[in-house]
Amino acid sequence: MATIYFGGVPEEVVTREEFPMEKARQVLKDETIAVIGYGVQGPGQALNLRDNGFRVIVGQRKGRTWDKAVADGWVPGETLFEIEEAAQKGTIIAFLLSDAGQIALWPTLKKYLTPGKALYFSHGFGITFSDQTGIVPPADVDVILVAPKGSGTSLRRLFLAGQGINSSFAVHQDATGRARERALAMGIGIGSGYLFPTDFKKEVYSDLTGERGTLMGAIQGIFAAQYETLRRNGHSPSEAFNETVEELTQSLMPLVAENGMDWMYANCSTTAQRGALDWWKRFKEATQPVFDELYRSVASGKEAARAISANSQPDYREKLEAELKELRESEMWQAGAAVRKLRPKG
Ligand SMILES: NC(=O)c1ccc[n+]([C@@H]2O[C@H](COP(=O)([O-])OP(=O)(O)OC[C@H]3O[C@@H](n4cnc5c(N)ncnc54)[C@H](O)[C@@H]3O)[C@@H](O)[C@H]2O)c1
Ligand SMILES: CC(C)(O)[C@@H](O)C(=O)O
Ligand SMILES: [Mg+2]
Ligand SMILES: [Mg+2]
Repeated sequence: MATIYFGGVPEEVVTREEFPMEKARQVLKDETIAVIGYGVQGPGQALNLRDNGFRVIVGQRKGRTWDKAVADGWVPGETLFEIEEAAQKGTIIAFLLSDAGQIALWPTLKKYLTPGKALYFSHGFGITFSDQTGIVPPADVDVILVAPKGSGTSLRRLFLAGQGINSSFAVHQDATGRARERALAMGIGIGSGYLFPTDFKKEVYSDLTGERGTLMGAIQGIFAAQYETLRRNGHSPSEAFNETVEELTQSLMPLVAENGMDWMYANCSTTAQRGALDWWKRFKEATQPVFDELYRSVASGKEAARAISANSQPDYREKLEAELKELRESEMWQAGAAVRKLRPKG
């Protein structure tokens, strides 16, 4: 572990230098990693592991996603199997079904968790909310987690670009004495940047807060509110969209990613600086109670209950599609589609 200071606070993290790919391969040299589920994280992790030289098989039910796995080069009967067969063959079982799917499949999967195997998650959901999910692994298997802090799509794209996504890691149960090194080897194998320690509960609490908050929920809410204010005051869709979304994603956020918010501020006009420095605290005050309420809702298990009940319904995909359609067809995101087409191509 390397001690790195984050904003003055020391943390023990694991870097690629400390735990190189060669070491990860050595730790997992006798293992077969069965990636169960080929949705978003499944392909990203399975393909990165395969390309990094690990023994990987995919378990997926037949259908559209099975065909996607075949198109990605997984070979039926050799590296692609029905879920139960893959679970039986795997020594590390990467449980990468949707969180609701994990509940449905658990009674089947647990039969294949024989002593010494590792059950691997990319989310603390199933274990932390075990009173709602029923997921309680047997005592003689390792239970480990590596949670990439980004989409499976980005995990793969950044891997192909020679970069990586940071991930958290955790051990819930160490039956073999090897749980930690298995988790770290998986983390390096899937192409993580640096790995920071967490536990299953902290992982799921922070993850659910983040995606409901600044990563997805809050950002869309703030975009929609500003867009509406501009439109109500007579601004065109083009002006409202550029001033709300396009400039942020195309111009300013890349500067924040590169060198931080202060540097982005420093590279705008003094007029913008004055206004932003005055107003950010107002927005913080206005939203702090909402974030606190969100965290309480996560910690009480209410968000998990809602996700489980909504996503376990047989028609959840149709309902989801209707809600996504509403977003897609809103004037703001229709304006966005037009703006994206006009982006200069170089
Ligand atoms: N999506 C991401 O980028 C992301 C990022 C970090 C962590 N995670 C975590 O990784 C895990 C996998 O998430 P995901 O978004 O890749 O999942 P997903 O929603 O894409 O589903 C994965 C697979 O599960 C299958 N599935 C769903 N229900 C099933 C059932 N009842 N029986 C059999 N198969 C079923 C689907 O066909 C799909 O192939 C989750 O724990 C999630 O929280 C996801
Ligand atoms: C990619 C996210 C939002 O970080 C992940 O947590 C998810 O659930 O898909
Ligand atoms: Mg999440
Ligand atoms: Mg996340």
